[in-house]
Amino acid sequence: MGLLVLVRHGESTANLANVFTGWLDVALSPKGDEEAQLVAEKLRGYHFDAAYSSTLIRAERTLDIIVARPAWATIPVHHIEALKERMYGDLQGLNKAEIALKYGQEQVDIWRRSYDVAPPGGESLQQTQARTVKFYEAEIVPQLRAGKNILIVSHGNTLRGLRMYLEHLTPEQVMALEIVTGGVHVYRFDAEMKIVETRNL
Ligand SMILES: O=C(O)[C@@H](CO)OP(=O)(O)O
Repeated sequence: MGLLVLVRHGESTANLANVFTGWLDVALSPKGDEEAQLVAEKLRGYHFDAAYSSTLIRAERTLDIIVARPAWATIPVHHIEALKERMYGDLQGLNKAEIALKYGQEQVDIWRRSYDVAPPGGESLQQTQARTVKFYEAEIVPQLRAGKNILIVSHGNTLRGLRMYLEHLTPEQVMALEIVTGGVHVYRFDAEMKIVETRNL
């Protein structure tokens, strides 16, 4: 039945600089370009019926690199606002280590990894998850039910929220869920949308 492949974009220039990114529209770093190429290699042999990314450059570029492979040249590609990274509010553009020195590591960990505490002026993971899951249920689930294979390139926190939803993780479990840049996670569903296989590539 339907296959869902979730990919985090390759390393961005802000990831490299250890800066809170959120909706800042930064490019991939050279390593991020390489990670996207590696994702394309890992997915060799997979068939996709549609591909999605957020509207942020780092996700669009990662998807562009993947679908540049001749095997995927004709896949319909969609760029979706709801797949944008968590809005990081006042923290966007600030250095994560400097903010930890100023507010303490414990507070920064809560802003970065808790489920329901929003960073100042930004979205909590719960809010990010709500918009991501709404899109997923409306646009992706019907295709998976129809047996289609779907590729989604998105971001660390949108994917943490989506994976929490798909895997029924608790808020405590999602605190510990880290997704690396260029990380690839595959789900296979049965006709009732039960997960029958998951794997990291
Ligand atoms: O800065 C961000 O937008 C995200 C992803 O890079 O960071 P964090 O891991 O702190 O949620």
